[in-house]
Amino acid sequence: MSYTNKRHTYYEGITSDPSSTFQYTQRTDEQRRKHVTFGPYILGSTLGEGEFGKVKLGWPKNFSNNSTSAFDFPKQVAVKLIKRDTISNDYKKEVKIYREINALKNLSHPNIVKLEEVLQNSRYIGIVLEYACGGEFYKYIQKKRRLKEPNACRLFSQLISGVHYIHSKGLVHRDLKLENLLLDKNENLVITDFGFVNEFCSRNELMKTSCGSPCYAAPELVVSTKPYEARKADIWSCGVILYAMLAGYLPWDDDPKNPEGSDIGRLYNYICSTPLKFPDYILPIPRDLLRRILVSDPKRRINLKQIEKHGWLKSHSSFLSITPDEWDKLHNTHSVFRLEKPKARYGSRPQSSCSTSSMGSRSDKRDSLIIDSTLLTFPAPPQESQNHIITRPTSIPSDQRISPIRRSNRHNRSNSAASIALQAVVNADREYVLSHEQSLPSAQKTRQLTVGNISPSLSPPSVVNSGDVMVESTQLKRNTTSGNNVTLYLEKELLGTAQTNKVHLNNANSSQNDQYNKPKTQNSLKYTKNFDRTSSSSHTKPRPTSYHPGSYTKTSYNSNRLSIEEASDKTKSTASSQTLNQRETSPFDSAPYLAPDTCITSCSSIESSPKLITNGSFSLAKPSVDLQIVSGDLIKYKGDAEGATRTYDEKRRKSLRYSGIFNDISCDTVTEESDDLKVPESAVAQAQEQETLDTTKAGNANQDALISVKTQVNLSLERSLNDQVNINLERSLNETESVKKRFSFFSLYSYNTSKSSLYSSIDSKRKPSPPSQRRPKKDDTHINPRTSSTTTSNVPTSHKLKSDQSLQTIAQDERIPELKKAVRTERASIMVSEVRKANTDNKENQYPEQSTAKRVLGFFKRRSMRV
Ligand SMILES: Nc1ncnc2c1ncn2[C@@H]1O[C@H](COP(=O)(O)OP(=O)(O)OP(=O)(O)O)[C@@H](O)[C@H]1O
Repeated sequence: MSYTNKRHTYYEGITSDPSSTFQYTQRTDEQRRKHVTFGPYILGSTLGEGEFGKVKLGWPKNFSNNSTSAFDFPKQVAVKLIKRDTISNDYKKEVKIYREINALKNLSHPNIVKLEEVLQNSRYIGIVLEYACGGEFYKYIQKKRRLKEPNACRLFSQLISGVHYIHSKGLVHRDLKLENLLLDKNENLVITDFGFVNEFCSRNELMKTSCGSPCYAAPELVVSTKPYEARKADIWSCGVILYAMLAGYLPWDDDPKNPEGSDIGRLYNYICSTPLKFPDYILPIPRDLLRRILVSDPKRRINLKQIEKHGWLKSHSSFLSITPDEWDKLHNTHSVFRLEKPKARYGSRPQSSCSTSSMGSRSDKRDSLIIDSTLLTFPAPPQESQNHIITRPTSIPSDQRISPIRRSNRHNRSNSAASIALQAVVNADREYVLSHEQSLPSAQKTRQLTVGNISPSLSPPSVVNSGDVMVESTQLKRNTTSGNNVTLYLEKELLGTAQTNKVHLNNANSSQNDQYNKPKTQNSLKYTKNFDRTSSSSHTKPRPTSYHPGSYTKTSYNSNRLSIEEASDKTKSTASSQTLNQRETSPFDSAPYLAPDTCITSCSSIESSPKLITNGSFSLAKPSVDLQIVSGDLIKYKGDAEGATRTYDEKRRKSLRYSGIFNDISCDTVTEESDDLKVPESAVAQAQEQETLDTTKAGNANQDALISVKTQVNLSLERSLNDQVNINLERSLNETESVKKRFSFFSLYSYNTSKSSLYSSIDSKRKPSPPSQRRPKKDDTHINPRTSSTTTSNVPTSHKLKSDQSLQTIAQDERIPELKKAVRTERASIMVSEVRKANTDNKENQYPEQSTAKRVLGFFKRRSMRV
């Protein structure tokens, strides 16, 4: 049923046409009304843009209704939307599309993009492909500047395996280049874009149409009008790709006279007269392989079997030894490993169909070729080599791809203590989530994801841009066909133009091979027409066709130039080129040059696609309350939490910290001093008695006696201070134990939401003591640290009583008022110094470590000690 509203105006002018087939999946659901759909798929963000239009992320719209488990994710696809209008008048484009569809239909290899189905309506053809979430391969190299040898070796093995498989099916790709390689979630290579694919037959495998991109095109395609050996052309392209992987830039890309490569004739001259050069960091064995691949004469060029046996790929020989037949068998037996079938989810979706005869014809679109969407997720290949990780999913379906960007943000596990501690946090959180999940009703479980298994979500696109594609979905019939009833278009139609599109070198001297020596022609630039895929103005997506090392800058455009090490290469290359043999120095060991694109538009990343809302998932974001603050509060109001280490020194340190905190606060806050600091009265009485005796014995004190008394006062003051603080500390530690039990592991992450978290306990302790517990002001003796004069006191009661008693006794002797004053001053100075010392220690000890990892470690340490 059609649904019209204002939104239709966003999509290319389709408005109130009641026959509009633009549909929404569930009109009752307000959110889902915003979905743009194409057949059984909801369309999300734009993944990229190609010659024919946009490629959109998609997922089945009926997924949420049928999902039954927490690990049931929507299968994401890439929907290549091709406007019928754009191809109806362009026969070549039409041919390309059907080549691609028919080729993909017959290919099932883990390193070749999988065709899910083809859908069409009156306006669009949608090629539904497996979603390669790892992004474009050239960006991957760009990010890494160049690949390390083991990684390059692994990926090149996958490329060779995929190309071998294509060739084994009697097809050639003819447009192998970095831009047509994608990555899956495990950073495995995925060959895509089969628009130039063609058949070859064993008796005459020569082809006559030059296609592909100049930088990757084999010399025989560029400089010769003769039919070429198509498979060898693919091998050449693989060599250029390997060079780019290892070097970080394309070969023959450093002509100083033609840095931009805008002069094609000059460029070809340069390429043909310049031998292949290598940067230092490419080691001899891969160099050897490259020298065998990038041979201008296709007859002398190494073939795929020889490549597979080359020493550099030895570590991947087991993977490379899987024959195409074995891949097919794996595919055929795949039903054994089948994941939940989309059929069940799609329910009553429109059936897929694709018409060859009705391309551009809206009336006749059903009586046509049907590309049935029965291809299944490909199984994992045999795990001979650990490096070929094309794993069958365990908990998450393989089609739920996670960007390598995200992967790069993953915590890098190491054996460091901090790593272990942080990992423990993650693990504990995961346990928590799992246990929490178990307690949830099953309905809630279905959408709950565990930490670390987060996947893009079903949530609708938040914003639908006006530039997005308007998609109609029609009721399409599903007809299954078994045969390949699409005729692959022959090369005839293209042959005529191809003949004129060959590039003829204008420098005969540069060539050492007569076969390829061509006279200079007036129309040498015509070759660009031949590569209209890359140069066509209709092709809106810029391509990184040049990675000239010298032009690498930090700008977005130049960031496509991968290399940074060419300076030394240039100087060294001259010498190294002298040593190349005749074959290597052949002018045809070169690839033509295409002017670099002026900008690179990055396609929409998965981050910008609809996000999964992980219901009940646990956030590992930094807690809103800092650990330092938490521990500081604990110390301040409830004693030190580090009570497990109860050595005397530790207690003393803590006692100093304790007193220091009081000192940090203004002197008035002494009124908040807890009763913990009160000294038992018996102790006070004893102290008083002792003081009285001492002072009585002193009689009419002389100066010596007074000094003696003063010393005693000081000593007793210090001793009682320490003892009392220790007693109080012990008591507060015991109390803290109970508080600490609430200091849950997870409370670190739930402060914002949990009322029962640490805040509540702390806040209750922050409240000032009730007035009944407050000491009368008249008993308070304040210390003014600046003047050391005794005004009020934050000294424990026992000290005050003792010292006051002594002083009173001494003060009775009117003959020594100055001594009395001296004693008081001394006492104050002792206290001040004590407090200052404690304050200093406290500052040092309270927040000794600043980094999050260290704080987490500290937390665990304390926790384990308590346990
Ligand atoms: N299966 C896929 N998974 C993820 N992204 C894809 C997929 N297919 C295509 N894309 C993205 O869409 C972009 C354009 O796709 P594609 O190259 O197939 O279109 P095209 O019309 O054939 O373009 P061209 O022929 O000029 O290369 C790709 O560069 C890539 O970023």
